[in-house]
Amino acid sequence: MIARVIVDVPSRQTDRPFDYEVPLALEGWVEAGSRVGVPFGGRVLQGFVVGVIPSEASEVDMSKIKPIAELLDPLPPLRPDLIELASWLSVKYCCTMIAALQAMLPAALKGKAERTVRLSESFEEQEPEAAAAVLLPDGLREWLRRSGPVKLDTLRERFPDAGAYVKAAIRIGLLEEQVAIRDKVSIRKVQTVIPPVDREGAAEALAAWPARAGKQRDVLAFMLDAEGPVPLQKLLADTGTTGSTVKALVDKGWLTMREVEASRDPYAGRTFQRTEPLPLTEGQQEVLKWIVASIDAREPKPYLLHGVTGSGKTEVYLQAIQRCLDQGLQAIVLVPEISLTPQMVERFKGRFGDAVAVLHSRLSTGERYDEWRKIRERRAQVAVGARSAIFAPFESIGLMIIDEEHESSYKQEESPKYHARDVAIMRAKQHGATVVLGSATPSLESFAAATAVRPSGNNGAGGGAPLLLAMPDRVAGRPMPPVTVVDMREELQGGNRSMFSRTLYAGLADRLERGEQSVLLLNRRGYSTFVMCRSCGYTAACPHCDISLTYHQKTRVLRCHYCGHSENAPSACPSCESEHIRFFGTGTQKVEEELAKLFPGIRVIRMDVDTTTEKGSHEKLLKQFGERKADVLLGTQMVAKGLDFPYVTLVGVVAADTSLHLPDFRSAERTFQLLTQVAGRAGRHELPGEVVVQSYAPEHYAIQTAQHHDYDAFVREELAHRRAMGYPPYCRLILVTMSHEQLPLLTEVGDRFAQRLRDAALAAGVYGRVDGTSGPRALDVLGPVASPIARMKDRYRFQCMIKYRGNVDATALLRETIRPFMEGSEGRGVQFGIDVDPHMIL
Ligand SMILES: Nc1ncnc2c1ncn2[C@@H]1O[C@H](COP(=O)(O)OP(=O)(O)OP(=O)(O)O)[C@@H](O)[C@H]1O
Ligand SMILES: [Zn+2]
Ligand SMILES: [Zn+2]
Repeated sequence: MIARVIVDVPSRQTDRPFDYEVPLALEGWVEAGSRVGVPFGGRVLQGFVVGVIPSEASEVDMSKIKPIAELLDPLPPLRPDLIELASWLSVKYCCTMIAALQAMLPAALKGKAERTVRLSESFEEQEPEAAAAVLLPDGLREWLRRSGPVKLDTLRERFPDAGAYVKAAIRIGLLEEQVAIRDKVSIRKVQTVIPPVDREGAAEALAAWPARAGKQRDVLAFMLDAEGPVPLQKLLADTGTTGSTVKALVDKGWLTMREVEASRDPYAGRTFQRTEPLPLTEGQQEVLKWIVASIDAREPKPYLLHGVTGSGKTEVYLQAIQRCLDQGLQAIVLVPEISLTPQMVERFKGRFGDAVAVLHSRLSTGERYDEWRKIRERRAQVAVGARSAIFAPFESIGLMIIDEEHESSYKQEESPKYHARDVAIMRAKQHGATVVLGSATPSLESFAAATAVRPSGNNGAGGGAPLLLAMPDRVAGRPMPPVTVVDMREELQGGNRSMFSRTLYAGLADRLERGEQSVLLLNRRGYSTFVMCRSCGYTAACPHCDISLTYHQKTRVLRCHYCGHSENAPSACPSCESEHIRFFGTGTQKVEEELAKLFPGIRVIRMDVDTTTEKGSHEKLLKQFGERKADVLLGTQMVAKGLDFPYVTLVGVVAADTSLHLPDFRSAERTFQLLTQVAGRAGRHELPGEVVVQSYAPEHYAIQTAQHHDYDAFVREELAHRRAMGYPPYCRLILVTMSHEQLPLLTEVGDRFAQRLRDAALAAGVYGRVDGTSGPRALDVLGPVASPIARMKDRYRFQCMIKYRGNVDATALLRETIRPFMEGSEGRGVQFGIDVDPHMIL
């Protein structure tokens, strides 16, 4: 038997399967999807088996074929459908197969960790043979019982024929796979307090407790009621005491403390209030009807659900998922990383309990792997997660939901530069699944596709335009909040130099008085924390990259975001020696200071990159706000998404248009989306809400249409612009970046590459200008020009933009043309990067 293996070498030259012999001892174990160690160029490298063929079928001379050296996991981590999906990814996004495969797997499966196998508890309870429906090898049970956890290799050597049984048994939980992951977070220890051993004695002592040690009495009473060990943190929080009180009781011998290993399940110990399906509004019913019919039909079908903020999209998702589970199918829900808060998780865990696996990047490697295994071992039927959860290894997916589908975080910015929406549509075809793209502000690409404005031809994964479903009203007839736009130029003329307009000031004062809450958004796109000299205009820039350094107030350090270069902040201007060098700290900090000045005693929670770096801090801040421990939630983009707090009645946008004038064709779209999303946080429950937007360009259509909650008007205007300029969705883009230390060489290679590409397009009969009015089929190559960040890490950067429309196979054309540059000698050391459907134009 021959295994075809993709070897873990991140190079184009080796981007193809290599043939290896499957040794006899591994025959029952290795299959398509297995991860193996293979000899390659004198070393043993990791690789993935993408296919198994009979020895005769190999085109390689048998004498040259080497055997697989080792098997790395008992169960193949990849499923056949995922291998197929990886091929599709590598073609569509011009990436290597190994990059595509690795994008689908949790980090724990990338390194080499020792795997052991042992009996699980349920092994003894069930009839292990009947349950696995595979013959239980003689003696295996006794041997495992005796030896405890055994290494995979030892198991294989002792029971070479047990492959089929072991795999089936792990899948259904009779056997357990364990992995030693070097993962700091996974061995977190917590202090717990053990209740008094002599309960009666403690109770007596309590009755006679001296009155002045009241706190100690409270703690002891609490511990007497406890059924088992209580985490110290919880004890302190619940009794409102400090560690020294508990310590005093420990010293007196009533309590003991012990360090225990904290569970890796980040949601363990948290009880989620079970929720029942809500009776749906008419709008929700109508939408659900379509989705359910589609799930039942098991035809791959995408829907675009355009539901205004607060229209109850989540309840529709929940009931659609229920349908899926009733049919024995699984569901994937994607949520933008940043809104994957406990509030969001709670909604899914509350309805489906342990059937939910949660995947996001704030989990440690070990935690993520545990959640992933829940899916693979069929212990979870619903995966809720950020972008990469779209690769959840389910067997039969019935439904994939992408909430806030317009979010740019669904596009991965490193290779493979995939978009989760396109992956979902492709997976839907494999599984006969329904896709629901939900948003209050759908991306122009999705909206245009759904309304058949599709002059760009093949969309996304190739055809299958989504059907448009709409929920134009909020639940329970609640009104959309009125939006006031304040012209900040007039404020300045009127003598108001503060960053708050009189309207916003009055609104905040009003909320403080009534004990209601406000959300303040500072649009930070295009805003940065930099250093500038007020005398000579000097700005601190990175010596290796053409970009300003970012100022970090906490450490008083200037840092480059691209290469990591850092230096101490200067006290005088390095250029003119003036003292008037100013540090423009994060905008949010300034707003916070101003709030404290204007409203003494105001309680502000600030949420930005500085306050949310620590794991779990984002959640903690939101929880505090939800418990009304603050009057104002102040933050960047983070506060705009998915929050649902009943006492928020005012939303203020401090500076609406910082993102409006960026040299990016999506800047109006992003501004409109941000304003609409943040406005949607107000008045979602009984209390009516209000929104104040401060702007220096109040006449701009993105702001005007956001003011009137008028998505359709925005889209009409924006599409007209895109058509006139020849931008997506009227065409499609591929960005090719090139970099090298030497500018002349880069220029030469860049020009040659662009010319080759033009020639190829010409030969294919598609070369031509692409704008809103050009013909149905054309491809144009713009550039090369210097990238907006013209130098990074001491390398000069150029870029070419490929624009095309109609059914032009642009990626094929590009792949062919770029091959001698990336793999052969033509590139002369220039690094090439390809971004299909780029989101970051800057
Ligand atoms: N059928 C219903 N009956 C009563 N309340 C409902 C119903 N459906 C949803 N709700 C409530 O309405 C509120 C808004 O719903 P939800 O958060 O799902 O809106 P959304 O459409 O996701 O909005 P956004 O895009 O702003 O996140 C929630 O508090 C939810 O519990
Ligand atoms: Zn730098
Ligand atoms: Zn100066």
